[in-house]
Amino acid sequence: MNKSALIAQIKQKESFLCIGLDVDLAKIPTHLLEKKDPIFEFNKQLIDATHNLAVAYKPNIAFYEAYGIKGWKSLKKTINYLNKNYPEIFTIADAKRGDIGNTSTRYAKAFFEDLNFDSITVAPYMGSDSVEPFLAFENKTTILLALTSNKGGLDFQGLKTNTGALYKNVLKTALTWKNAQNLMFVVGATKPAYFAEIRKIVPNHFLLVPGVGAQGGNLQEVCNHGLTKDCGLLINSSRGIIYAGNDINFAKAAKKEAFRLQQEMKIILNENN
Ligand SMILES: O=C(O)c1cc(=O)[nH]c(=O)n1[C@@H]1O[C@H](COP(=O)(O)O)[C@@H](O)[C@H]1O
Repeated sequence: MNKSALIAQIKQKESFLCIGLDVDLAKIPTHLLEKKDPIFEFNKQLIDATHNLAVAYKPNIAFYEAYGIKGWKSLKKTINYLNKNYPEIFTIADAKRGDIGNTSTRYAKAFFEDLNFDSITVAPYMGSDSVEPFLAFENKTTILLALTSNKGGLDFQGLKTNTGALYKNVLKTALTWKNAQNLMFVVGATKPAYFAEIRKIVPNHFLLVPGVGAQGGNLQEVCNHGLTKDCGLLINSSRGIIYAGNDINFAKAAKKEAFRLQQEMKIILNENN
């Protein structure tokens, strides 16, 4: 999916919500455990209930890998279900990959070709030749970690260098890489004070912003300095939405929480116009 299709979807749905599908069998409603594929059943009901309110879904791959082959099958069924039934949705494989070029190409093939995700999260630590193999894929997006939401995110990302904090160097350097137009960046919602500075470096790129909901990030604070004329933000909430309810009506509870966020987003988008 290209950027203009994503922007059109944001306008149409008046939403820039991304729902994280971080499925933990210990947390899903117990009645689903009797199903043949509880993870897929959980995702399918969530997606059917919320697809009008969200523009993106982000399965975090760790939650599937943790269940071995069964988990990978549930992941494949989930992405196939999204692509077949809701092709307008932007899909993110939250895999945080990145390795020597030869290996990165195989990661890119796995997530862009075999699984057919629109995008993947990638770590910048190994530099240009570890990220450019992802960027080489046409119509696919590489979402580079810049300033992450966790407390330890600043351990390295905040290190001061002669040319500014390390995360700023990541942003500036990534813009010089081949096919940099295919980049988005991860910036945590828990660090709203950094958005103004970040927008000086990347005024137009989309930012994937996790950390609203369970991690306590605030939507309005992120938007104050994060929004661009095209919106430029995808705000992710995982646990805050998918575990909003824990019984037979879990999908309704998830929809209610997604709706609450979408309504806030609608007001923000209208004010931004
Ligand atoms: O790349 C990510 O999505 C990510 C980056 C980051 O800085 N912080 C962060 O929480 N995430 C992911 O975003 C999701 C947040 O989940 P919740 O805290 O449950 O909303 C998890 O899948 C995290 O792995």
